[in-house]
Amino acid sequence: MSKAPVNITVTGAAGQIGYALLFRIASGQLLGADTPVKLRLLEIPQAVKAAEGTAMELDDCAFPLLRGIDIFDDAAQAFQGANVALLVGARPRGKGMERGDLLEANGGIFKPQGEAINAGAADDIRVLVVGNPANTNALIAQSHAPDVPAERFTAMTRLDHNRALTQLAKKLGVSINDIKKLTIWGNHSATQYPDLFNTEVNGTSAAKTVGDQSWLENDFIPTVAKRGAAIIEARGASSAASAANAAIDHVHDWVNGTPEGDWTSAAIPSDGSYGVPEGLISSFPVVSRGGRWEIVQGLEIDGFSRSRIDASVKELVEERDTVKQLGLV
Ligand SMILES: NC(=O)c1ccc[n+]([C@@H]2O[C@H](COP(=O)([O-])OP(=O)(O)OC[C@H]3O[C@@H](n4cnc5c(N)ncnc54)[C@H](O)[C@@H]3O)[C@@H](O)[C@H]2O)c1
Ligand SMILES: O=C(O)C[C@H](O)C(=O)O
Repeated sequence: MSKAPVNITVTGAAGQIGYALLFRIASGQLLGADTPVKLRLLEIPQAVKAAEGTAMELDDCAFPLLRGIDIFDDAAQAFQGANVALLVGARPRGKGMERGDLLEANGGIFKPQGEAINAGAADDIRVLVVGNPANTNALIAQSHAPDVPAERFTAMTRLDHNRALTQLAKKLGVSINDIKKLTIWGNHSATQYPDLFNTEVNGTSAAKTVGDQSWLENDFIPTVAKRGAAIIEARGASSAASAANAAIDHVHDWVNGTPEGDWTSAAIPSDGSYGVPEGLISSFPVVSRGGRWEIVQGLEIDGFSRSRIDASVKELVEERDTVKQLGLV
């Protein structure tokens, strides 16, 4: 018997990440080659026409798994029946905008979207926030969806994880497949901490194999943490295909599980593990089992890692306090 289609809502569908993401979802790369999908695209009214153009192209691919495309400029309708929600559309930082201004502007997007998810999404809704500042936008949406289990709201640090894998593979001249158990901690921002101390390369410690603390501190960590800015500098626009790829990886693993003997990184609501205040949406080492993210427990955190994790968590606390003051959570 053929499976029922899964409803996938994508916001910011006419944007550059949307353009890289939708074709991969429709081709079966998000949920698997045996799962039909229906796309529900949300855009602002001015961008609906562009979303319609993308929908025409999706039709023209004749994807066997794509069972429908609906386009909305109203969040309540777009999230109706959604099983998976990819919140990509966000207000970019404008000239002279402070962090608080950006958080406030995004509150105007993620508050109503959280309410719409609460009101109309399917019981098994899973939410991935990509739009920046992703962790705190996820917190805003979550706090307006009290009937949805808090753990269903996540933010994307998989792009940072993938970036770190490649930087390490290049340094050691190994393949991505040789690297296991890498972690991104904290915020999807320049304070994030890409941690190699528990990472294994062909079964031995990555940090020991590298054997160069200066490279770790002065090259690897800043290269990964500032990669988004470097892409903007080089491309004149922020990362799009790699961000879409990471969103596919995140949801695919959440639904289908992570491989045995490895973990990945995702920003999920803290349960207080590793001293991260409960409720903050912070990146952790995670595995997915039975369709749920679980934080990998019992990792040794040395003094260097502790101070880096604390710095990123401090920034998340400040962002949370700002949106609290603005009445957004
Ligand atoms: N977490 C990550 O790793 C990561 C990586 C790359 C980019 N990003 C972020 O993803 C976001 C999208 O990036 P992009 O390059 O696609 O931007 P973009 O400007 O090309 O597209 C954004 C789209 O969102 C739409 N939009 C704005 N407000 C909306 C709303 N209320 N509802 C629905 N749609 C709305 C816009 O009309 C636009 O089409 C940005 O915030 C960017 O900073 C995050
Ligand atoms: O859009 C940005 O600011 C950068 C983006 O979050 C990225 O990591 O590529």
